[in-house]
Order: sequence, then structure tokens, then C-alpha cells
Amino acid sequence: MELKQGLLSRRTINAFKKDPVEQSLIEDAIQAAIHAPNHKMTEPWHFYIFTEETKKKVAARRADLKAEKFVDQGSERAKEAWEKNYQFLVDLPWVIAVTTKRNEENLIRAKEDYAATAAAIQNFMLSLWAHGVGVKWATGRMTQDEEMHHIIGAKEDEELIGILFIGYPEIVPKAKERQEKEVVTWV
Ligand SMILES: Cc1cc2nc3c(=O)[nH]c(=O)nc-3n(C[C@H](O)[C@H](O)[C@H](O)COP(=O)(O)O)c2cc1C
Repeated sequence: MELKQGLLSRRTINAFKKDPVEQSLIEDAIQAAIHAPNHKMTEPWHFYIFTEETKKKVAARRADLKAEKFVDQGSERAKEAWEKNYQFLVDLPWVIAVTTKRNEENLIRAKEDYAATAAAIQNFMLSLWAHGVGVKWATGRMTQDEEMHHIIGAKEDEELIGILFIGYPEIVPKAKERQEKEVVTWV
């Protein structure tokens, strides 16, 4: 896939097929990720690739976090939602957590490192998209959750900035409209 076509057509995928995705595509995507620009060559990223066992633990934690929102916890409806959320993640061919380096002493470096890791995630997603593999970059409560850090074994100086859901798309959503004129000012 041509680069420009790839980056214009990439979408956040919400519905995935269960079809397996070859490990070599994941390895290629990590290689693409680590070629992202990073100031002072800090290489602030780390990729935690989940085994089936970790996937189940993360799926359960994610389902618990979502279930906390239910007022009628313990109801049939809440149990079904828990099961659905759990199964969604377990069925994904790959799930990968990405961390960046924390830096409380140097906030500028912390920002640069976060930006570099975000660029790495974009490279990762585009590399997979070139082969028709979709990704959802998820954040929210999952990335703020201490238990989640513990499950993946992230170190003290690492901040979890995304959990990537990966698989062939069941549906590719239409692109959301972008402001084209308003975002540019000639000065
Ligand atoms: C830092 C970051 C965090 C995101 N977190 C979530 C998330 O938690 N849940 C979600 O559904 N999408 C998440 N997204 C995806 C955005 O919602 C999505 O990129 C946006 O709606 C534009 O759609 P597109 O990626 O298909 O162009 C995140 C994207 C970024 C860059």
C-alpha cells in the first residue's frame, strides 16, 4: 500500500474478525514503530505483547472496570455485559500494551518522550494497516488503572499510554470529517 493512501485510509477499528494475524506482521510493525523520531534517542517506548494468559487477565480487569458503571451490578444484564466485554478482548488475535518513560524531573523530556511514543504507535498502526490489519488504540480507565500496570508488569518509571487491540477488521468505519481549512494559518 502506498504510504499516503495508507495513512489516509487507516481507521480506528471497533469490530474485529477472529482470523489469526501472523506474528511476522507484528514484528514488522514493531520495527516500524521503533524507527519513529525521538529526541536525544531516548527510545522511550516499550511494547508488552500479551500471551493468552495475560489477555484473559486483562480482559477480566477491563470487564470489571466497565461493570463498575452498572447501577444494577449482579443483574443478568450486568453479567451479560461483563461476559461480552471479556470475550471481545479474549477473541482478539493480538493485544499489546505500550508504555513510555515517565520523567518527573524533566517535564520537557517527558513531553518529548510521550510524543515520540505516540509517533511510534502511529508507525505501528500504519505498518499493520498496509497489510489490511486494523488497530484500536484504547486509553481511558484501562491505562490509568494500577492493577493493569501490575498485570502487564510495567516498571515504576513507565507510564501506560495505550492498549492496542489488533486484528483484521470486521468493519472499517467511514472517516470522520476533518477540518481542512481552519487548522492552517499562514503567518
Ligand atoms: C491517544 C489516543 C487515545 C485514544 N483512545 C481511545 C479510546 O480509549 N477508545 C476509543 O474508542 N478510541 C480511542 N482513540 C481513537 C480515536 O477515538 C480515533 O482516532 C478518532 O475517533 C478518529 O478516528 P480514526 O482513528 O478512525 O481516524 C484514541 C486515539 C488516540 C490518539
